[in-house]
Amino acid sequence: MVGGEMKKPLVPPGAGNKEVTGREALLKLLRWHFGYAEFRGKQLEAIQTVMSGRDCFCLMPTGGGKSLCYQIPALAKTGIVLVVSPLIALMENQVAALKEKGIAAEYLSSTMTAQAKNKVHEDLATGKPSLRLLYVTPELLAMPGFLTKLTKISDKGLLNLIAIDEAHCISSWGHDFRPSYRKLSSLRDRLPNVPILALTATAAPKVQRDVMDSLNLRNPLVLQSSFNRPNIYYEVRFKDLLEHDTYTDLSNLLISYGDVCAIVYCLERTTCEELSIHLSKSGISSAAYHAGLNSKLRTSVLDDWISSKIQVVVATVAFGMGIDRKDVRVVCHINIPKSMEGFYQESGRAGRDQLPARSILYYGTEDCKKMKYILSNASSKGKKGGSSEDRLSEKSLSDFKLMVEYCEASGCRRKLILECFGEKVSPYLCRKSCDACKHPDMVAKYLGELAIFRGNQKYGLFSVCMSSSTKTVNSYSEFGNRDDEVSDSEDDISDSDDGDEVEKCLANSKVSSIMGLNQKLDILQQAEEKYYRKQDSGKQAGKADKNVISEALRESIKQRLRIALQETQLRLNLMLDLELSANYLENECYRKYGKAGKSFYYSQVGSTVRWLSSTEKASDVENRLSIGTPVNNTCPAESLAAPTDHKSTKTEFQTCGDAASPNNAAQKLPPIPSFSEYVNKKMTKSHQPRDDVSNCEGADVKKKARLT
Ligand SMILES: Nc1ncnc2c1ncn2[C@@H]1O[C@H](COP(=O)(O)OP(=O)(O)OP(=O)(O)O)[C@@H](O)[C@H]1O
Ligand SMILES: [Mg+2]
Repeated sequence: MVGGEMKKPLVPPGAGNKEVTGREALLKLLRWHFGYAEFRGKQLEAIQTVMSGRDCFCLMPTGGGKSLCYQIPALAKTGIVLVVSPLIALMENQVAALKEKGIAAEYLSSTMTAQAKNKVHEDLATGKPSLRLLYVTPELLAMPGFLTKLTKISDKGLLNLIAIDEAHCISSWGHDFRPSYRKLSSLRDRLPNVPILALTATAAPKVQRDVMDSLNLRNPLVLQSSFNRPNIYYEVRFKDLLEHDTYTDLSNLLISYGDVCAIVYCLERTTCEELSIHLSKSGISSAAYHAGLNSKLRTSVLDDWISSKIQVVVATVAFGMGIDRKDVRVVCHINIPKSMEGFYQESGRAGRDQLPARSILYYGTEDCKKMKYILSNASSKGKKGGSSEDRLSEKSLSDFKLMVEYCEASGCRRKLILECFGEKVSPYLCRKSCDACKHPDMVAKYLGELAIFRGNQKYGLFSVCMSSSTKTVNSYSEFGNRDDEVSDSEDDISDSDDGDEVEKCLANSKVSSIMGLNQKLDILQQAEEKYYRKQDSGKQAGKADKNVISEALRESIKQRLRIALQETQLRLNLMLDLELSANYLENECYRKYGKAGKSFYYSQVGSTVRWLSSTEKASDVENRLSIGTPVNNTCPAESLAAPTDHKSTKTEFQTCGDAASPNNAAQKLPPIPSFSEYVNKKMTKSHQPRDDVSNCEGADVKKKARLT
């Protein structure tokens, strides 16, 4: 038996071991295994729908009880339920809880020992598994061998259901897009007879449609509960008008609530650190949590918080899905979030026990400008419109505008949230459970003061956000729409890597035109040094190299290049085979830097994207790609998978235009500008030469100097 020791029989006494679909029998299972008296909301409907073989799309608020919608079917019928989940931490928690209840559940992930994995695979290979619930990552599902196993089980009629948890991750319109979820689109074709249950707490109609289309759901029953969270009180505090600074205001507030459990969300990692220190000094037990901490530290913060050793976690959005502490009384946003969807999810982590809880958002003019700046620059130039990146950028800005409206509205905040998700709201719904309904005069007074404050500063309401900030944006923020954030393995995909993140920021954003050159170079330098520190410490600890480039990462990069090529195609009026061209360019990067590791590979991808976005002649692009696209339509680099001559050991962050293959050199390829060349070109244009980065050799020497 794979699923751990059984504490009680799988079926309640008298139920027999046959399929149960009637209300009473299902209720018996609920009481027997979970100890709950009744089904909540639309749980029963969802369960009966999927058990009848029909697809179902289940939209329930955070903490609404979505998990039971696939856990009960797993207990009601012989065979297994496959659950796709985006985070290993999430799978671990659920499997541990199920095992404790004596339910045969397992997960498969890279964090398990080979022995534990084999045990699960052996069980599956029997074609008649003893498991009831198997949790997997989307990456694993995409592997042909695994799908073959599932097909065998399905052919025997023993794969009862595929549940896609956090299904919004499949949509690039959503706030939490995970490229790896895209791979789930093929499930329907591969396992046509298995019903699919998609579950999410994301309420945006556009995302919902995208989820259903992407998963090829067949005539699904759409079950949507109200997204109202009646036990959460919503409040906005205006940073510009506070008597004290924000940190002091927050610590006073938390102290006034007593020793409560709280999450404080910040945009930047440095803010997490600073604020956590401030709170600790004020006598509030707290710790910072963000993707810049190593996973051991993050796990220990999470454990301490779950076990109430600390009360407050000060975190970036890396503290996300799967955080299952029910008695969170306060969720505070110290900076304005980038979208209502994100805000709803994050604030929704309060009061999962249905008891009164609070959402507090600190709203400030500077934050607003900064977020607007980040969002405007996180995508392409957006001048021409039409490309998918432009559309994403426009969407980000309109999503953010809703968030600003939430902060600057004088009407009910609850109503505004729910209307954003397309719900019709009665004026009596709130019952004074937001500051605007409870203290309308005070909120109106603050808004008046805010207008005066901005008037003094020559700002208008909202338009303040539309004026551009000249401030440098700290690239260590995790405001993340993760379409740029490549999930590179089946590991916890909230993990990210400082060096990588910096490069991604530089490669993907157009911050370059505004951010100071020195600052950019400093960031590159930091990333490079961090890379070497990591290499060293990795070697010392004898650990596996986390810098390895996985297939999943390569796929994400191809996607990234496809988008860039599409934009180039539009801009230069070209006809390209996007798929083939992206494959070729990716292969070129991989061939060159595959062995050197992720950091250099990212850097090369960044150079390629920059080249694509700055190349002015269509013939340059055509030349480059026609050289790379042989007549037989296979990508030449595929036959050159492993580089033998590794110039990449030069280890600079840029390529020196000596790129690709001897072939390329012979045919005088237009060179890909290195980062320094790119910077240099800009500088020449603005008549500000800089000696130290003016050529590759210079950068190389600089690097060597740093390493000695
Ligand atoms: N019928 C029920 N009666 C009482 N409690 C329930 C019932 N169904 C679920 N719960 C409890 O509600 C809590 C939230 O459930 P669950 O984690 O499944 O929510 P969720 O909808 O998946 O939320 P999220 O979107 O945050 O993942 C859990 O503690 C769960 O045990
Ligand atoms: Mg859930």
